[in-house]
Amino acid sequence: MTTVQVNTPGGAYPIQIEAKRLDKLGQSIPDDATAIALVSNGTVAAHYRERAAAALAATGKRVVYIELPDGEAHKDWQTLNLIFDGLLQNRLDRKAVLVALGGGVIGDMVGFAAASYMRGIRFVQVPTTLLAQVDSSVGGKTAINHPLGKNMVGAFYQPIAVEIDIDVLSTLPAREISAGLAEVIKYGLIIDADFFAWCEQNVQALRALDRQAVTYAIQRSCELKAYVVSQDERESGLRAILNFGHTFGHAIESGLGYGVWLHGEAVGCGMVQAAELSALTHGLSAESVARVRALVQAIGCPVQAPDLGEAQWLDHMQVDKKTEGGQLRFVLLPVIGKAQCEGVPSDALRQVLAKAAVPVQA
Ligand SMILES: NC(=O)c1ccc[n+]([C@@H]2O[C@H](COP(=O)([O-])OP(=O)(O)OC[C@H]3O[C@@H](n4cnc5c(N)ncnc54)[C@H](O)[C@@H]3O)[C@@H](O)[C@H]2O)c1
Ligand SMILES: O=C(O)C(=O)C[C@@H](O)[C@H](O)[C@H](O)COP(=O)(O)O
Ligand SMILES: [Zn+2]
Repeated sequence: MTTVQVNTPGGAYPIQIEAKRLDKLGQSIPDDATAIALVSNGTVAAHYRERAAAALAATGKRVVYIELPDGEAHKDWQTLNLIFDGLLQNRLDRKAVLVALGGGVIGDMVGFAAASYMRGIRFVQVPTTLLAQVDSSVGGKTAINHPLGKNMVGAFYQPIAVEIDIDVLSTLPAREISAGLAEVIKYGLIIDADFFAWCEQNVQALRALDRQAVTYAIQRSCELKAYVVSQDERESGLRAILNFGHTFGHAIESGLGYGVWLHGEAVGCGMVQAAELSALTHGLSAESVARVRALVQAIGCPVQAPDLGEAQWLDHMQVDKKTEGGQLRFVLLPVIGKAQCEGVPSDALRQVLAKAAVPVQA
C-alpha cells in the first residue's frame, strides 16, 4: 500500500493506493459517524456496490444507498437534488458521512452535496476511473455544470480520505483510460519534465493497464497534485497550473454539449492547443509542441479541435474561472515541465483557434 498525504487549510487527509482497497473502506469511516450514505450510479454499482456496501456495513453503522443517473450530462442541479432527497428521506444528520463511489462526475457532485448539506458534512472519495484516481478525487474542487459553463457552481471542500483501489480499473472502457491518461501527462507538462518523458516511454504499458506502470502513474500524479493543492488550496496562484489545457477543453465540452467529448479527451486536445499558443507567446519550441501532440495522440485522445467557430470559442472561454476583468488567462509553457498563467495577445489566440477544423455534428 502507498499513502500520499494532502495538507490544506481546509483539511488534511491521506490518499490510500492499494489493490482490493474497496474491501477496506470501513477504515475511512470515523468512529463518531452516525450513518453512511453510499452514492454511485448504475454502471459502477453493477460492478462494485455490493463489495463497497459490505465493507462499510462492517463498521456496524447504518448504510443507505443513493443512485444517480450516469453521465456528464447529469452533473447538474436536478441530479444534485437527488442526493439531498436521499439524505433527508433517510433522516441523515450532521454526523453522517457521504461516500462517493464512481468517477469524477459522482465525486464532484457528492463533494458539493457534502459541502452544502446541513452546511457541511464529511465525505470520502472512492474514485473508480483513472481520471478520478489521478485528479478529481484529490484537492477539494467540487461542482456542477451550467449550460453556459463547466463547473460553474461549486465549492472548495476537502474529503476526509481518498481510497484508491487500482483493481477497479479492469472494468473501465479503453476510451475512459485514454481520457484519464490526459490528466496524467498534464502533470508532466506543467511541473515534472522527467515524468512526461517517463509517460512517453511507458505509454503502451499504461494503455494496457500494466499494473506496475499504472500504479506508478497514479502515485506520481497524486504526489504532484497533493504538492500543488497543499501550497494553494483555493487557486489564488500556483494551483491554476492544474488547469493547463482546460480553457480550451472546457469550451469544447460546453460548446459541443456535455458528454459528447469526455472531459479527458477535451483536455487532451486543449493541451495541444495550449502548447501551440505557448509556442506563439512563450517560446515553447516546435519540437516540444510536436512531443505534446504525439503523446496526446499516443494515449488515444483527439488532437484536432472541433470547429466551434471563433465567436463560440470565445464565448465559451470567456466564462472560464481564470478570467480576470474580462481578460482571458491561459496556462502556458515556456518549456515542458514549467507553467505560468497569463493573458495573451488576441491575434495569437485567433491563430490557434483558426486551426480548429473538426466539423461539429448538428
Ligand atoms: N474536481 C476536480 O479536481 C476534477 C478534476 C478533473 C476532472 N473533474 C471532473 O470529473 C469529471 C470526469 O470524470 P470521469 O472521467 O471519471 O468521468 P465519469 O465520472 O463520467 O466516469 C466515466 C464513465 O465510466 C463509468 N465508470 C466509472 N468507474 C468505472 C469502472 N471502474 N468500471 C466501469 N465503468 C466505470 C462511469 O459510470 C461513466 O460512465 C468531469 O465532470 C470533470 O469536470 C474534476
Ligand atoms: O484541481 C484543479 O485545480 C484542476 O484544475 C484540475 C482539473 O483537472 C479539473 O478538471 C478541475 O475541475 C477544473 O477546475 P475549474 O476550476 O476549471 O472548473
Ligand atoms: Zn480536468
